[in-house]
Amino acid sequence: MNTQSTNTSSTFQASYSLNSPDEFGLNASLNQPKLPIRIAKFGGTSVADFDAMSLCAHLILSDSKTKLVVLSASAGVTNHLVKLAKGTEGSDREETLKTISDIQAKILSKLPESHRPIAQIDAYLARIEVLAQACFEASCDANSDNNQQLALADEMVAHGELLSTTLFTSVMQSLGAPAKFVDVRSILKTDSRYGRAMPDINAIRIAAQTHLKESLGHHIIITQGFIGSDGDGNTTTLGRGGSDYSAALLAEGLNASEVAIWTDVPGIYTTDPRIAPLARPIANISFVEAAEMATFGAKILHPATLLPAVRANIPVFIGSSKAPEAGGTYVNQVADPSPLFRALTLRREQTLLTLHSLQMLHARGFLAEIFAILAKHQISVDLITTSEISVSLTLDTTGSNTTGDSLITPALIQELSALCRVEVETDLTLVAIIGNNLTQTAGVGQDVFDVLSPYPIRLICFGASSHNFCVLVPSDNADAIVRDLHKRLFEG
Ligand SMILES: Nc1ncnc2c1ncn2[C@@H]1O[C@H](COP(=O)(O)OP(=O)(O)O)[C@@H](O)[C@H]1O
Ligand SMILES: N[C@@H](CC(=O)OP(=O)(O)O)C(=O)O
Repeated sequence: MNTQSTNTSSTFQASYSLNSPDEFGLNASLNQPKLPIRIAKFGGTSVADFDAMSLCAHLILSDSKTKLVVLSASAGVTNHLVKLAKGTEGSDREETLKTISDIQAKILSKLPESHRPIAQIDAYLARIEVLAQACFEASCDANSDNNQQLALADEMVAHGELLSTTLFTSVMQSLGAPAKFVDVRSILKTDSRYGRAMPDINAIRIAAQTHLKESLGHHIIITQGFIGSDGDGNTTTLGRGGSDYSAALLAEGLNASEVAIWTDVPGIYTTDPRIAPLARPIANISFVEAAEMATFGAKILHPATLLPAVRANIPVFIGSSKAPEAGGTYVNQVADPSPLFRALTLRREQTLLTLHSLQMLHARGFLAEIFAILAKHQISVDLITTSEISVSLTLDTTGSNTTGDSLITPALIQELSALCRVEVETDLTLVAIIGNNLTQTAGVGQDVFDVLSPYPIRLICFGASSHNFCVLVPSDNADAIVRDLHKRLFEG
């Protein structure tokens, strides 16, 4: 076997490199006129407290096109709920419950008395407490059904969004707006893969057209991101950061004309501005480039967000709810300009699996066996490099589950070990250079390798896509590498 490397996120990329999404028969509504509404999604920092919520409310009221609002949980609340879902007891549980309750109480106290949804908030808090006990008991029970535990966890974490949307509806109503709370679980239908559910696009379209469209004429609908429900009505979640994806799915279901993602930065930058202070905002970017950025770790967008947007050709705007006047980024099918180097991303906490086997030498079917095992464990491979007797691969974390459980389980290792020697390396970060025509342009390698020369590199992937060049590096070096690459490629 020759040494080779490739990047197996191609299925994902294929969805973005379409000339026409109709080729895939994915969107019957593509040729229908768009519904002239904007769907606005506000992330956790935008609804962190009363003042942040008020800014969002005024932003919505200043734009008559915004008719549907999708919210995340107030900043930090999902993390607290995930902690409870994993099973806590005693003072640890009490403190976490109190922290969640205090966040709600502070917002409630700033609402006019006549607009405080106290009974509903108390009911959610009481349910969180009951679920915390159930999650704890399930975590102690060696015979507990794993799927049942995940279902409990989803019901638990969904409360973050239920709380924030209840409070935000009141904030809007207190300003005289015709805001209406909608429980998205009746619309955002999914399969039953708790913690990383797959949306049922047709069911969502039918439910959105039947239950939402009519209301949009009279109300500003406030609903939850991140959560949905399966065929039995059980609560599901789309994986961490999934509210962006929810907004895009609802936009697709309604055939809306635009999605606006309001966050804490004025658009997509050339890299995370927290890492490289000289990162600069990008005014226009293509679906393909933005999808590559999201897939390879740019936290600003959930990796699947652009799938519905591409299928239905819905432009996505990204801006700051704290500084809307600062503008933002438009994501469209085509972007002008289309630079060689567009952005840098990081995806932390990567695990590298290296499989060694003499059987691989001149053999056929070894990788097929490995991939079959990975598929059985519902894992898709991300990056892969091979040599004569070994294969190294990273796992695709795109659909990582809500409670953040590792994809690499003892059962997986055991099955792989029956075929080969398995080495697991952690503390790695994937740095991706996102751009255009990277594989057709001379000199790309020199720019990148000049910068990388002082650092150890664990794996390189380049060639499968003309939009990315990926290197896996020790996590300790990752930020410095991104800063150095940014200086060389973007600050010249
Ligand atoms: N290329 C990038 N451009 C802008 N922000 C980025 C980028 N990569 C990572 N980020 C980070 O994403 C954060 C916003 O994402 P997130 O915290 O999920 O927002 P929200 O809570 O609004 O959903 C920013 O504060 C920024 O640090
Ligand atoms: N609240 C969920 C969903 C989400 O999308 O959040 P945010 O928009 O704040 O990234 C989470 O924390 O994962």
